[in-house]
Amino acid sequence: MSNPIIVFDLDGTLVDTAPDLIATLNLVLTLENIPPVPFEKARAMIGGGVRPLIEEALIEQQRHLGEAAVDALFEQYVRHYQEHIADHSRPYPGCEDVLEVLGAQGFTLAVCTNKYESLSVRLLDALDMKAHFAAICGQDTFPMKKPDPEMLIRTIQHAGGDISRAVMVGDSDTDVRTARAAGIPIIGVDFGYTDIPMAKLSPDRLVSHFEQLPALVMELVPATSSVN
Ligand SMILES: O=C(O)COP(=O)(O)O
Ligand SMILES: [Mg+2]
Repeated sequence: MSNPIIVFDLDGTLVDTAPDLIATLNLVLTLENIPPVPFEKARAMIGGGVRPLIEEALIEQQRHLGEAAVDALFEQYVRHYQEHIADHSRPYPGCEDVLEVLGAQGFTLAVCTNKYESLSVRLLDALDMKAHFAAICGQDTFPMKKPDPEMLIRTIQHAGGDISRAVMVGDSDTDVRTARAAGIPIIGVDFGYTDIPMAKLSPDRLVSHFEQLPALVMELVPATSSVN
């Protein structure tokens, strides 16, 4: 039987990436003479990947750009962001220690994010976190992205896990919907990026700090199966 698996969202769950994501957003907007989006507003727009972030920012600033202009912003965004991906982004407190503990307890760990796969790998590599994960899957890894449950199911398969012994950890409505649709329990973190408070999204368990995670994971997906 395969090891139980924990699938993590990335932005707002494992790593506090908002400072670099928003600095890049506001840099590319400013280059187009569009006013920057206030930090707190932009923070709640994170979760769908780069393009939705740019599109939401343009709506917020009431700018209607054609597709080619949005494409150009997108390209500028990715070019700058990949060079500044870990300037200020850091794992949440306790995250690295807990990943170590969970790995030692026999859990397979994976990442299922709406960030692009190459940016996700680059970020986790820059923060020296890549080795924890059996799979790092982004919005372009498969033909579908979250909240399509198939993305989560394929991430689990890719990591060699089993969906009947899996739990997801995420920060947003998208993560809760994805896990529910896949029939997988969801642990919500309350420190990430969401305009709806995580407690209101009724996850199976709610955590405010990584150190609470191992005990709650064990309630949902025990490390060793009692079934022979
Ligand atoms: O980068 C984003 O906007 C989304 O990333 P997440 O799925 O890891 O939250
Ligand atoms: Mg997230």
